[in-house]
Amino acid sequence: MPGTQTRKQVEQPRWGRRGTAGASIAARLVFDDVCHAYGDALSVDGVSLDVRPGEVLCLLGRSGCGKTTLLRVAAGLEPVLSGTVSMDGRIVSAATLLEPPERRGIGLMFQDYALFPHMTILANVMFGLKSLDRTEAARAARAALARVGLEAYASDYPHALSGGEQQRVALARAIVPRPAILLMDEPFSGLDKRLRDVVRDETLAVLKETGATAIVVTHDPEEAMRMADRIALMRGGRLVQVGTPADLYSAPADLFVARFFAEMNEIEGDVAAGAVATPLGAMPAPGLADGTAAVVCVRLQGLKLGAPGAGSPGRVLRRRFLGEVTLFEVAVEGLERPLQARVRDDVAFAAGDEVAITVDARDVLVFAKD
Ligand SMILES: Nc1ncnc2c1ncn2[C@@H]1O[C@H](COP(=O)(O)OP(=O)(O)OP(=O)(O)O)[C@@H](O)[C@H]1O
Repeated sequence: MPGTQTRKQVEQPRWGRRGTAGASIAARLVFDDVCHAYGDALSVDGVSLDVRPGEVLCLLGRSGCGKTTLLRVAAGLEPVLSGTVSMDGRIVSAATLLEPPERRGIGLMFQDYALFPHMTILANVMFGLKSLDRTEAARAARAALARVGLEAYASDYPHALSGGEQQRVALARAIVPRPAILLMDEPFSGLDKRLRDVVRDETLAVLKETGATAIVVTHDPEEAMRMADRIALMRGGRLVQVGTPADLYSAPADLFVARFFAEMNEIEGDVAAGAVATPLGAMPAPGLADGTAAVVCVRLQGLKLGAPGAGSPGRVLRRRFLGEVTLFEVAVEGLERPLQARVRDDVAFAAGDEVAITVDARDVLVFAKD
């Protein structure tokens, strides 16, 4: 019954017209050998990173690796222990310097929206515009609300809006002062998957329209790949690799990075004559000296199954239909664990069938063992 639906159940209002978000003048943000500690424990350990004007950089990593802390350092919410942070060449953080957040020209957006519950949506968006007169501030705030499609809710209070809508208000509030740099901490993690995809895509469009430099913290590699011009992957307070999504996926710096971006079959062996001998054939190990203990990684989609004969022999243990692909588990003599293969084509093999396995060389990566 439409009349009894709450605001949360009805369809989300459409986003505003693309190209109507106000433009910012983007800044360059440079971290130079930044360290930060909570008490004695280093949480950011020697991070150097040059975020270019107008780029969307995703800070990616597991829980506790220091992403939020690095973002808070950029915002001026945490001091550095050593090293510097600079914006367009101006040092804003150093061991003896901490320029406050409100003087940095940044916009902030957090996972929990952080809207003021006792203020209307319009007042929330106007909050960061204290330097403008009220008429100007209201006009700018309404324009930002229109861009996120929520102008009609200007007089409502945050509790009347769904999570996705509140996040849109938070975006409007973050962009309305036209910040040179936008810092976003897990901005979509409170949203369910379907909604998250839409809000993420629209947010990225808004970011690109404003032209602001953006750092987006996420623990989700797929989200980082969808949004980022470049990804900075962190582990234990350090940067592990910085590059485009294609760089990190195709040429991961080490086993940790490779595992982060794709599920892998891993086969251990020693390098001999420039290759690792495996039951699937010899895998070239460029850059690794003979005698190195190595791990051959084969992405799950890199294994093809065919009729016995042309390829390495195996026996299907299990098949699971996953929709777009079917996941096979295949036992191969000489391997302790069965191989996993994600197969797109509708292959007719069933548990117990003998198959031949071939490997797509583009899905093979060889690393020194950790
Ligand atoms: N206020 C604090 N006091 C003490 N230690 C803290 C504090 N905040 C974070 N830490 C610790 O610092 C390290 C880095 O935390 P941080 O929140 O930056 O990581 P993160 O990668 O953002 O993790 P998450 O995704 O879980 O937020 C962790 O070991 C964490 O336990």
